[in-house]
Amino acid sequence: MTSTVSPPDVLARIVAHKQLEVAERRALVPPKKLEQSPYLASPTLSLAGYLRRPELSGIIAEFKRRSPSKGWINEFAPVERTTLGYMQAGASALSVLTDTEFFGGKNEDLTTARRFNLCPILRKDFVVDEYQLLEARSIGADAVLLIAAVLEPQQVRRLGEQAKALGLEVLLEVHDRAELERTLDVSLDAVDLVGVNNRDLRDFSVSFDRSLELVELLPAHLGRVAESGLRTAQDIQLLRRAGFEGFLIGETFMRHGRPEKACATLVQQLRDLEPAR
Ligand SMILES: O=C(O)c1ccccc1NCC(=O)[C@H](O)[C@H](O)COP(=O)(O)O
Repeated sequence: MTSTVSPPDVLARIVAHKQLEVAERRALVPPKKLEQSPYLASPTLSLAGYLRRPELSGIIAEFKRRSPSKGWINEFAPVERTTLGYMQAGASALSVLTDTEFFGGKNEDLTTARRFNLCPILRKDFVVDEYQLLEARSIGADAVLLIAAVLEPQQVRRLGEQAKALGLEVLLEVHDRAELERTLDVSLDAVDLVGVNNRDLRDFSVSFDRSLELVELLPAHLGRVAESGLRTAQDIQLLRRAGFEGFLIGETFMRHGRPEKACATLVQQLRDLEPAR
């Protein structure tokens, strides 16, 4: 059973559910068990590093079955064909939504993507507890998302340091200047990339102005990612010219019956638009 929620309380609902879920999972699969995963012994790949590779598109292609704002987007796309196709199309990295209740994903989706792809994989979920970091590492993730809107700056710092100690990179997601400044003030060393979410998770409105206004404020040594609402090669060109290196795209691909073909089309349009890259 999955939930659809109205914008004003979506984040609060997701976080409340996530805290219960984490408590249940910890009881079911204790950290000692997660530590036995073979992935803990394998090195991780750098998402920030892959986004800076000039021969790649900068696209982080997302596997996203449903969302609170759109409901079901693509219930039946197979993980292996879709993610392998994304990478063959020229994506730089993958993002896999593992939340079940609100996004219809699962941990096994990420592990399946891991088995089929040698590229950085972002575990897209709502981290509220350190258990989820070990869990992310144990299922084969290379990077995790920390959302400033749901975490205190000190929590971002603590979780970020713990993630890095596990070998995971940290993508900090912000929506506005206040979130960016108060969080980076205390957690600059605990973060590898900053993502500006063009979708305001409080009302679901999407505007590239959020990315364009904040890009100047993002520290140059951190990876810079524009998230949500990207549809065209022109969108990517605009955001790349503004200073972004990474472009997180979910719905535009997943809306298609064959998401990997939509990704290939967009990458080709981007190559036509930016032949000198
Ligand atoms: O997508 C949503 O409706 C959503 C609602 C509440 C919290 C998070 C949500 N999405 C997660 C994401 O950040 C996006 O999946 C990601 O940025 C890709 O966005 P898009 O290309 O617009 O699918």
